[in-house]
Amino acid sequence: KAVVSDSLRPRELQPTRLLCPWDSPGKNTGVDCHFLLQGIFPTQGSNLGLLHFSPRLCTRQASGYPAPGSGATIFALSSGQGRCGIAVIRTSGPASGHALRSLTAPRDLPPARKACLRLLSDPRSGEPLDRALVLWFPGPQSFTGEDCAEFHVHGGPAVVSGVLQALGSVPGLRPAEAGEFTRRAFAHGKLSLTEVEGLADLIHSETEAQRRQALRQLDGELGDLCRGWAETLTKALAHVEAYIDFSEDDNLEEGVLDQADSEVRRLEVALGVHLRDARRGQRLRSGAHVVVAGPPNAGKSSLVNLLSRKPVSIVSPEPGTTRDVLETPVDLAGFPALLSDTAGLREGVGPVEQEGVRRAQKRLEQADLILAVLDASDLASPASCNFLDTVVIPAGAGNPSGSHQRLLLVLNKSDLLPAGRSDPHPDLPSHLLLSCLTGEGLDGLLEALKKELAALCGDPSTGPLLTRSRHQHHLQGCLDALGQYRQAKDLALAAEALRVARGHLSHLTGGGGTEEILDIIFRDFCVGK
Ligand SMILES: Nc1nc2c(ncn2[C@@H]2O[C@H](COP(=O)(O)OP(=O)(O)OP(=O)(O)O)[C@@H](O)[C@H]2O)c(=O)[nH]1
Ligand SMILES: [K+]
Ligand SMILES: [Mg+2]
Repeated sequence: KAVVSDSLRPRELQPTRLLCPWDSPGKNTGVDCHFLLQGIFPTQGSNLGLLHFSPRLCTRQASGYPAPGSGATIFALSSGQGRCGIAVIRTSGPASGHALRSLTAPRDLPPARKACLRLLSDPRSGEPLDRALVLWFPGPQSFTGEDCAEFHVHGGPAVVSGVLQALGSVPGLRPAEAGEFTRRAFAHGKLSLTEVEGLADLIHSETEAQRRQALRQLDGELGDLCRGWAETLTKALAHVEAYIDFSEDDNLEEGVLDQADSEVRRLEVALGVHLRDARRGQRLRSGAHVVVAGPPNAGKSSLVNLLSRKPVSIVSPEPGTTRDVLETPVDLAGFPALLSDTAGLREGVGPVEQEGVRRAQKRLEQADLILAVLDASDLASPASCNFLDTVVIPAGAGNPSGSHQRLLLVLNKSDLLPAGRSDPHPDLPSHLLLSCLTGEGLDGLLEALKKELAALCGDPSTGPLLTRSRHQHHLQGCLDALGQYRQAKDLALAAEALRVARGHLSHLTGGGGTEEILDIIFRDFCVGK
């Protein structure tokens, strides 16, 4: 409950100074409040004033984590290293305007956010450096929230180093640390934590699906989802706290607690759905584990080389060629995957190959997707039959719902089959025909892989995914706390459980202060009206 100084009149709209909620009114301590005061509702027979202020009305709330060394003005080359057409150098901090003026003297600052062509010269010697596009972004409307400048220079290494050295000579400027621009954007509330992660992923994304997911996360979808959940919790908490504080006044609407209960239950269901999905976003970020397995000489290594478009593994007519597990990251039909080639599975071999078989089996257990390869012209061999019985049929090929591991059965060397027969193996579990030699059937295999990987990784265009184990950890923590809420013996414990739950969500959104509770109390119902 915040206390307002006497000088304020009810419903006056103005930025103001608030007394700290945790201090007694008599003490002259206070905080300068940058929020717009929306209204004061005097309670009957008491001089306690209650406020409604909304930080969201002004700007986004700062994250509350100040960036280290935030007083300095930083500069860095923001485009890639090396020779290129255009290189972008930017600065952030209070001396940005001064730096821009120093390098473009005698001209004035360009108009905000408009590209202007300027001659850049070294402020110490006056020596011309380059003719460049410059941009001026006065804070807070900039990427970092601070004053920023951008120099789009010609991308030769000598130009870039000349401009960087010139900037370094301007008083108050220093080279930026890795990630410092983003760190400042986060500190100034320009990006939430999940958006920062999305930005990092976008910069590192290598496949189309990864790029789509990162862009959606940068757009704040995951953060928005969590913020929606956090708001539900804040509301429930506000209801429970209001009940604790004001229930004797008989001024509260009926059913306040029931409403909180049903909101919590709905939230538990939503969290459960997303947690069941949790591995998918992580797979999309770091790649699904696709393991190629089968009996010796089926053509596993040939397939790995075909899919990765490079000679990763040794191919030879000798059975038992591959011994170690060979891993290679690949882009499979737009999805990232870690493709593993393994030793052919068979019994009764020497100790080295036996170790290879052991490693292959271990890797099979960790697979998200098994690419099971058999020689279509050699299905009756003991090794083929054994592989079908021990790996393919238990994994439930053609019946993926029965197993957590997915499996695609590929019959390789179709070129060796007599021509003209439609499906030579109708009694086998559902399968694809392929020839690594001729490439026939590869398109069909890629199509099938795309479907399997979409199921494994989730489709980033249908909804936000949890991309890191950190997200999963906090959602689980939130869900656990909600379980404690339901079992809580009294209201104080119930409120505490909600606070813990909300704390977990705030790790994903970056917000969640006590102001929000006040905000919701008065938006939803007016206590003591
Ligand atoms: N005719 C034909 N031969 C193939 C095909 N794919 C692979 N081969 C041949 O089959 C032999 C075995 O191929 P690999 O790729 O080494 O087989 P593997 O399953 O990795 O064998 P191991 O590592 O020893 O278990 C090689 O001689 C390949 O050239 C195919 O589609 N058609
Ligand atoms: K071989
Ligand atoms: Mg091999």
